[in-house]
Amino acid sequence: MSVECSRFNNDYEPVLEFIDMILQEHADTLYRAFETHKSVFFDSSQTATELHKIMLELLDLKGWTHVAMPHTRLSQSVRAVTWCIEAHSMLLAPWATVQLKLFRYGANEPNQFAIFAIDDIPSGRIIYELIGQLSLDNVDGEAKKKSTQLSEMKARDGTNRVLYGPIRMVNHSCDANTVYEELKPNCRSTIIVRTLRAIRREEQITVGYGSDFFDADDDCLCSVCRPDTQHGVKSTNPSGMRIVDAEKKKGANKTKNRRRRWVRKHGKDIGKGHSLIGITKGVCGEEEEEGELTEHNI
Ligand SMILES: C[S@@+](CC[C@H](N)C(=O)[O-])C[C@H]1O[C@@H](n2cnc3c(N)ncnc32)[C@H](O)[C@@H]1O
Repeated sequence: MSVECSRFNNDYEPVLEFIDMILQEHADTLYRAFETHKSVFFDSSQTATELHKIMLELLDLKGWTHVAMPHTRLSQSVRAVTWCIEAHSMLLAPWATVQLKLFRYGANEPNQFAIFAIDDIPSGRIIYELIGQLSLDNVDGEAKKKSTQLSEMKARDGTNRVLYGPIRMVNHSCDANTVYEELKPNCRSTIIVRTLRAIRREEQITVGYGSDFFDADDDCLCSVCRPDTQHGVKSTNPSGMRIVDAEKKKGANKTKNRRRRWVRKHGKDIGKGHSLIGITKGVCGEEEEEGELTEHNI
């Protein structure tokens, strides 16, 4: 299997609560940091080490390393917090249409992360907030030693690359509602997802990892393979709305209100994702073999 995921099997909830609290207190600061650094996210010429350094700088910028430390008494890994904040820093822009949530497929399944729509999203739309970036170098060197929150993807040349960004939080479905896409044609470094059909608010965002990702030891729990498990609201069944539980829903409302307040204050046209595509630059552009993007062959 070519994707190695950071899994924090225990204690997700306090981590998320903590992050939510931080986000509420520091939404403006974080958004300003995002604005300052966003060109970096869209520059596809970074190495894994450089990307990691930038992520750490983002954290330092807000002094979050210190804020996160006392939290370790709740047995939370600072690394887990770090990774969540990294992901949230992309997802929290006021125009974000998706959000990271705590999720579990069923009572006997472990907690994990998933991405849910917080607004209706039309078909054919790029979800910029779910940006992902592959490093130029492969993952077996220094960068891997330095960071344990790396996800890996196989590049076309067969080497493992580091994948950063919220795209790494999107779960698989055999009936996926989005597809991986290169932000810039023929450039495999910056990857986003595009909606394959209209997505309803509170529906889980899913993507196809490729047919050989799951095997006998690692079952696919998507709505096609396991209709008995939960997956978020179904696009075809409005009354079947289901996130994780009532508490999570309350949290979602809080975030929505925060977003509304922000938009009221700063104006709803600020930070529209579409302008970001112009920032993409880097060493891409060589013609690459055509083919479907999956977790295996990006
Ligand atoms: C790229 S990560 C997605 C984010 C992940 N949910 C997390 O919390 O880190 C891929 C991992 O998520 C889980 N996953 C994603 N889609 C799944 C599915 N359809 N069925 C079961 N597990 C899934 C698997 O553990 C897989 O190795």
